[in-house]
Amino acid sequence: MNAHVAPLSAASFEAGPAVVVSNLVRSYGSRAVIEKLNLRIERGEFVALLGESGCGKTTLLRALAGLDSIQGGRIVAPRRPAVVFQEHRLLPWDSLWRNVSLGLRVPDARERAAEALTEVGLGDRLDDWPRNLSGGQAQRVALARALVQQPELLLLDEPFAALDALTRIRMHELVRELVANHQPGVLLVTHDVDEAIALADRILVMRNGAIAFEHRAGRDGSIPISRAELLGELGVVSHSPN
Ligand SMILES: Nc1ncnc2c1ncn2[C@@H]1O[C@H](COP(=O)(O)OP(=O)(O)OP(=O)(O)O)[C@@H](O)[C@H]1O
Repeated sequence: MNAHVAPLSAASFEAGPAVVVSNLVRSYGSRAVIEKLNLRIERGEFVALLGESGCGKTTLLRALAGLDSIQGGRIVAPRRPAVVFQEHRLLPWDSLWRNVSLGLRVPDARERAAEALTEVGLGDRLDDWPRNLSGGQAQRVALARALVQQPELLLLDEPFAALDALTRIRMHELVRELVANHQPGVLLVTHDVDEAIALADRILVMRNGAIAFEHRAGRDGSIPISRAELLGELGVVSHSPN
């Protein structure tokens, strides 16, 4: 357990960093929500960020996405990280392929959108409309829209929180596959400890605007901490043996 995130030296991620954050400070007025936070995510690495409500997870994600200004420190990130939020944010007046290809400046935008929609299992719905989709399907389109840009950094802000348990499990499988294929660095903000354990190469626990704990997967790919221990770090007392 570390009180501070140090730069990675892992040989398993050789493509270079997807994002490097040094001494980040983010304040609202005079109140600092993030203070001197350091973080490095490698391309192909899946990092989950846990922390109690209000500790600054979304604030960090928004800063990495370049959506908000920062008051100190440095973020070295791709110019256009892809972001998927809890709500799908599809444009209701555009077909699915147009939603997916939004912002793509290429002549074969429809083909690229078709490939991305096929990857998420919706290759037969190109000309359909967002209003005809279930919650899970809409989130799959949001993922396709993010990945069509071939991002080096993928930021996921509780993208599965509003889905039912079965759909969430299916989405976990899909996301794992998509990340393996595209190899972006991923930061997943989640409240779901099981989701973090299932998906992440590394779990960070945020507290008071900084990274309080860090857990990295071992050689077998699993995170060497129990659910109960992780809940303990989050300040939740668990009565379950696991
Ligand atoms: N636009 C804003 N203006 C002022 N304060 C804000 C603003 N956005 C967030 N905050 C404050 O910053 C702190 C961190 O908020 P943030 O949304 O990052 O937390 P979080 O960890 O993502 O919470 P949750 O898990 O509940 O989504 C909170 O105290 C919140 O009230």
